[in-house]
Amino acid sequence: MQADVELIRVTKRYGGGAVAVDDISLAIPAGSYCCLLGPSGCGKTTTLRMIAGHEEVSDGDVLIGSRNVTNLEPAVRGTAMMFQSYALFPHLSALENVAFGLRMRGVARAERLRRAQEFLDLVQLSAMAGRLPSQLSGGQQQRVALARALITHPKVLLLDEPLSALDPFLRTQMREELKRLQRELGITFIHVTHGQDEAMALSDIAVVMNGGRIAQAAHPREVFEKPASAFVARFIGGHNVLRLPEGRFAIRTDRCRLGGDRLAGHVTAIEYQGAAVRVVLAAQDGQTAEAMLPDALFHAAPVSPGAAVTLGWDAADAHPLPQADAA
Ligand SMILES: Nc1ncnc2c1ncn2[C@@H]1O[C@H](COP(=O)(O)OP(=O)(O)OP(=O)(O)O)[C@@H](O)[C@H]1O
Repeated sequence: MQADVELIRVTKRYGGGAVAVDDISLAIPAGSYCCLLGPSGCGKTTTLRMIAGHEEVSDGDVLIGSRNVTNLEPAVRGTAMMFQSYALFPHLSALENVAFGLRMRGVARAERLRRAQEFLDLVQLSAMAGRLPSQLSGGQQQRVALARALITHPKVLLLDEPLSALDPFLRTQMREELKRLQRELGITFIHVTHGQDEAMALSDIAVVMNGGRIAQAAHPREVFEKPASAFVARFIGGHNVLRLPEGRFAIRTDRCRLGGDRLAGHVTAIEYQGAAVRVVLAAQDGQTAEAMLPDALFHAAPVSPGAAVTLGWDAADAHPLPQADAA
């Protein structure tokens, strides 16, 4: 598939020589949902801002729709950006806030408002058109911000931690909404997040960053099933990273069971999680591991902290890792 957004050996050095993004290359296919994730300071926001044109590229090229936009102004790149703080105008109604993007482009008032109404419909907020931002909930304000970003018909929508200010329930709801919109509109979304769950749920391509570099870029299922490094396995969660006589491996915690002969130790913690029970184990060789057991299985033969146990898994579930992480 044709790449919609392409980064070619992009580097960002801030004043003082600090390298925030270090020679990254990435091709995001047209019409896909891409999540950039990684620990704080790994360069996600800087990458997004370079795509938007809000940050200058130190080295390398940014292509959008096969056009080199590296030195173009943000307004002519065909992107729109939605920020974490929705940045709505407090004195304008929801409808006028959405219409604002068109006012900047010289569209006449009646036409602006008609089209703004269409985009409020799209984000299911028609009933709130006349309200001021202060009269809307966080989730509703966010829908207004989303409609305002989409009304300019961007080819690429850039979202900087759009869900982080919402409570967990609203976050899941908005996550579904974002995915629905992306599918319906068929445009490329690039979404910066701290949340592994969010990236798993949303992305066609999950880009895991670490220290200004890309540690892995792939479909989230591939990232989960075949983490490229110990860093990725640990960051994405749900894996034990273990040194065994045969090398270093990532083993999914839900594929581990009590019993077996692969690792011996004692239980240090038990955590009830509803459908599953998390059993944490300190191995005799000093490593820590855990097993995520289905609740029925655990309760059929429960163990307590302090109990001597062994951990087992099928050989096919041990995913080999490089001995040392490149990123
Ligand atoms: N204007 C700036 N001047 C100097 N250094 C900066 C500037 N902006 C960011 N940095 C540094 O660049 C690195 C990457 O920052 P960036 O904001 O891209 O990370 P991030 O992954 O988005 O982090 P977070 O998840 O905390 O938002 C960090 O080390 C940061 O301190």
